Amino acid sequence: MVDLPLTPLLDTVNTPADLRALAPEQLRQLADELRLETISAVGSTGGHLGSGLGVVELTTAIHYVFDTPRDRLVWDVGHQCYPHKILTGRRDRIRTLRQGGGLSGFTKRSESEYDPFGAAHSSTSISAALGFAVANRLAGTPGKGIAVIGDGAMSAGMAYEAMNNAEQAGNRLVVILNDNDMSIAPPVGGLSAYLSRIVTSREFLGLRELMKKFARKLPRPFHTAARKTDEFARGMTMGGTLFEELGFYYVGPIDGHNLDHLIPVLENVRDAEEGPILVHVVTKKGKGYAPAEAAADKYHGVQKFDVITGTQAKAPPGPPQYQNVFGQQLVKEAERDPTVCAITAAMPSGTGLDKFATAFPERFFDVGIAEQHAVTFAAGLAAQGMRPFCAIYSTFLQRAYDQVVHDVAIQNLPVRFAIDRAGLVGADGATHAGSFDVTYLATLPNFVVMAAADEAELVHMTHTAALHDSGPIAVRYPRGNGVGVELPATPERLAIGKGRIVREGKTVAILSLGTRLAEALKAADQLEAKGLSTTVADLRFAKPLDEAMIRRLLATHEVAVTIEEGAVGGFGAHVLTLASDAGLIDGGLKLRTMRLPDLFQDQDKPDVQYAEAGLDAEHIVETVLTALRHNSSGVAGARA
Ligand SMILES: Cc1ncc(C[n+]2csc(CCOP(=O)(O)OP(=O)(O)O)c2C)c(N)n1
Ligand SMILES: CC(=O)[C@@H](O)[C@H](O)COP(=O)(O)O
Ligand SMILES: [Mg+2]
Repeated sequence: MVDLPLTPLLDTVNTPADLRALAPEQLRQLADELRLETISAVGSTGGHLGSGLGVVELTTAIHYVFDTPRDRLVWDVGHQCYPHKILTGRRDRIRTLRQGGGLSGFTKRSESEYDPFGAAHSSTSISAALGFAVANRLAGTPGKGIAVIGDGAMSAGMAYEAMNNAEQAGNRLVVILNDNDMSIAPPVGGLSAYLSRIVTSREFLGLRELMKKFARKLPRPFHTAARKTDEFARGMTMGGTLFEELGFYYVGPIDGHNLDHLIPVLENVRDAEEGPILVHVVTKKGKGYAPAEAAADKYHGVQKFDVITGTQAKAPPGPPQYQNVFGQQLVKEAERDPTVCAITAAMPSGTGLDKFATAFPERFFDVGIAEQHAVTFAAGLAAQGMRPFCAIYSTFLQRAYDQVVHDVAIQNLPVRFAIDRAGLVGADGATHAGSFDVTYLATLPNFVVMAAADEAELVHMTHTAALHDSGPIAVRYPRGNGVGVELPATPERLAIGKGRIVREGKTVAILSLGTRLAEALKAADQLEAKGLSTTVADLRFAKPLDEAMIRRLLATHEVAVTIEEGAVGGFGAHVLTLASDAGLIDGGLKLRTMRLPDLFQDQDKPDVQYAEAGLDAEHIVETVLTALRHNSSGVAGARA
């Protein structure tokens, strides 16, 4: 462990009240120490670094000027909240970040009164801050709603819905736009260009100020002309017009690392009669840490690293990541078929589409953090004869559910959904778990829903999806690395709705969907050792089900268990419905479904999470044995 410089001031600050006891001229040192502590902590835990380094001064200034927690501070996405957590009584736990039983990597209400609103999905902060502001107004109690939202998060429609509604808050709402000209990847779209114009036109703004000062010296009759000139100049500089048209007072752009600018501006904002106010702050993602500043991704998400060199811990060589298996296969599909195109919502590398972007830039679309738009954009592409792959993490696809139903499923448009991070995701915790996509997709008419059991299956399913033109189709797969099977040289077009028997037995049937297959095979070994002959089937499709296979397995085995990396209402529910409709459980079959528990699981290692969820080999064996002991009177029998 490297000894970092002492932090004499930070050691005296446990809460913002301690911070506010400091003199303004001490804040520079405090911020420097806070930056060092953030680097040191994330070096030992891994996590999100670049965005937090970019808001060290802003975090310091906000807690110094505003009366938190009475003023409700809402971070957007929340991945930049580590300095905030250090200043709000959690420095002692900051090295438990994103670990089982430790601090969440995002803001979380149950963690602290300084986290009035949980985050992790982007672009929610203005709506939430507005809620706090209006509630205070209605109650006649003091306290502002303060939203800190990044330029990336500002590319989502929800931010505009909130700003469109903000006038009612008056000066109780403050929006701080943290503009570091980065999302996870470089930002995209018209908004990013607009913000850049504002920031680069700062010189023009300087000229504008000069003109205003000069105009004030003119005799009154000239003031109208001067105002008109200023309006013209403002139009030229676009100095926040967009936000002003939405009813905000626009302040900025200001240097988000200069406390001498931040403190007085935020004090004026705090004391302003007018509102709502949007403060446009310009920062640098990764600020103050050379390896982060130099990195293309500004160390957005990092493994543990050596704080001296910035060298990240390398994962041991192993099977390829699912995201890359998908990305590489999609490139092959696009080489074969010029109508194949790809859409991401601001996550080109996480979805593996960065490879596609390089190979086919004209058929690659990064739409920004705009999942709803991504889905309906894909529907439009499909309606016009393209074969779009919409690659969105399971949890983020939740944001576009109505578009999936209304624009894709009802119209039966052949949009392909590549659903990464399906199932439990580990360190990102409950907000990022991909628990619900089978439940929310397999219930939709027209949809085909596949789950890859390993990386070879993902190749086949990507190919199958590329060729599937008769309606919407989705393939889900987990975060991380494959299981180590060989990738097929030639992808197979799977028969829709057909599963595969992986291991033949007689007494117990395990019907697996997705990557629980590995645990199902381990459980089969343990059951065979107990004299229980076990069939293991990979159903491949949650919709349509392989009815013939399911009917056969349920009719010929004593115990049948379904298992999936999803919540109730998914694959197991559909098998239960089939069994019930077909009278397959009338004859004494013992049928059990194994799925995620009815709760939001906090962060931990994925294997620990799945054991907690009861979805590992040990729990499969236990479920089978308990079912066998269970006799028709509902009392657990003596059978071992
Ligand atoms: C709805 C949603 N989609 C995608 C993401 C993934 N994501 C996390 S942070 C981020 C970029 C945010 O950019 P910005 O708001 O500018 O913050 P910065 O990292 O630059 O500080 C994205 C796309 C998310 N958290 N929520
Ligand atoms: C903050 C955020 O939402 C993303 O950075 C997310 O944490 C990425 O997840 P992966 O690490 O699984 O790509
Ligand atoms: Mg940004």
